[in-house]
Amino acid sequence: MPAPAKFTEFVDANADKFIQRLADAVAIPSVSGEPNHRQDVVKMAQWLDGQLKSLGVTTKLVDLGKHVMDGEELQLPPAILGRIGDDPKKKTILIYGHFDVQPAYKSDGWDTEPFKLVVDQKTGRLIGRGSTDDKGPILGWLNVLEAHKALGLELPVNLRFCFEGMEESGSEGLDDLIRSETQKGKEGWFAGVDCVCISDNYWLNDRTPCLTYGLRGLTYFKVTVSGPARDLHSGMFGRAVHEPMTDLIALMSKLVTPDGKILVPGVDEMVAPADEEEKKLYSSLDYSIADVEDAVGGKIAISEDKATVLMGRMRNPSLSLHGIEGAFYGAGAKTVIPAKVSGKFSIRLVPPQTPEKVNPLVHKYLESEFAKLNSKNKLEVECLHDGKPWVADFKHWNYEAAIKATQAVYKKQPDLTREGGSIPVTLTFAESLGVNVLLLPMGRGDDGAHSTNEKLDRSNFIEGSKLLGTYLYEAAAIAK
Ligand SMILES: C[C@H](N)C(=O)N[C@@H](Cc1c[nH]cn1)C(=O)O
Ligand SMILES: [Zn+2]
Ligand SMILES: [Zn+2]
Repeated sequence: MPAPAKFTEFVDANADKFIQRLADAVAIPSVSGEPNHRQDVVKMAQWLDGQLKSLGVTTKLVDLGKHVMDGEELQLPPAILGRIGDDPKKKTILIYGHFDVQPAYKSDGWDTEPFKLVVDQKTGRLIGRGSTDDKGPILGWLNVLEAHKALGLELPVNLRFCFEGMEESGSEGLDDLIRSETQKGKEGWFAGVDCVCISDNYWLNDRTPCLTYGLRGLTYFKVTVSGPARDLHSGMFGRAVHEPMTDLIALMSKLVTPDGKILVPGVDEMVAPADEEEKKLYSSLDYSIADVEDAVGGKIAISEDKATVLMGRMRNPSLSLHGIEGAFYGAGAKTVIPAKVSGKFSIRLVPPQTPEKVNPLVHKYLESEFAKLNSKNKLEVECLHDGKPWVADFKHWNYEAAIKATQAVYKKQPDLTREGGSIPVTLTFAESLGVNVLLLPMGRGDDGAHSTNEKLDRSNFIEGSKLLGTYLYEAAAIAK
């Protein structure tokens, strides 16, 4: 059942209004990973709640309790649960999204203010933090609701919503909420859900839409080396004491090779290598080495072989070094020996890896490598957050509906991909609700999620809103 023409016409006619709503959302700096922005995440929850209510959605804000971040106890932002439609003859689809964003500073290298949406008239880019990850896609669902309300059109399915404000910081509290709602059975918020749809990832390139049936898991570590009671003068104490930064760099250099091999014993080995048949799956995707190099802005692909690059991103684990807290990083040439430094790194996990299996290997390895340094400094290893990988059955009607919707809107066959990023709650939905989960991305591979100058193309926002609406019609029309 295709979406009615008046729905898609409404989306086109209201594009500028929808972009203004995206600008309003981007203007709230809802950074979950920075304690000083916690109130902004709450403000964003309230703003989104107001929008949903005005579009006819019944909502409840759920208190997720408290957590500790950087040694500070903080109130978690509320999750938003929403519902519209209760027709037993219709399917019920649960929509998930997150309204928090990654940190962003103009000084990181942004060309414009990160929390002011800039509409580049020449390129059609909507530039601002959260435009593609994940405020644009969340607003895509609001656009669908608004079109139906304004046109007096009945939604083809019942909808349930679950929006959170902590996805970029480990989705704290959300698993417990989903489990407790599921345990309530028929009284629970997710009762009767037939499938889940998440729009929170990206096409492989800038031209071919995709549907995504897998996500990598993640385990994030903080390794702290400390020794002196205070920062030291390197002229007075260099070569006289064990230096925390020297120890930390030695440890960090033993985690991964420049070509991506993970050096923590047992981690890479957990994953069986791909056979020729599996490699062909990757070779057949619409992707080239130029796509990855264009997306990152440098000729730095890890291999000239497309399948190797794609498998590195989708079906193999990876270890990335993210930063060092406590190190001198300013301009000038300060001759300091930092007293305490913390290295941050994470490992993206794929089946059959889980944090439970991988984390003990990381702890054991770092401790044994630190012992080899014969340093008198102190080592502390913490896992800050983790989540399991997820893979779905893409032969399900949920995917069939999304394929039909993509063909209708983009006149193209979508690629079937696995995503290199992580959305920890996906597996919880799949397991707790026992239903199929689909990832239906809105943005392109070069959007720069988590990076400087994050953008969503205007056409992806507008056609993507049509795609989300059309998917609901196609899902309604398919027999379960
Ligand atoms: C794919 C999704 N849009 C995303 O960006 N997820 C984050 C989740 C995360 C976990 N720790 C910090 N962020 C990601 O994959 O990095
Ligand atoms: Zn993200
Ligand atoms: Zn996201």
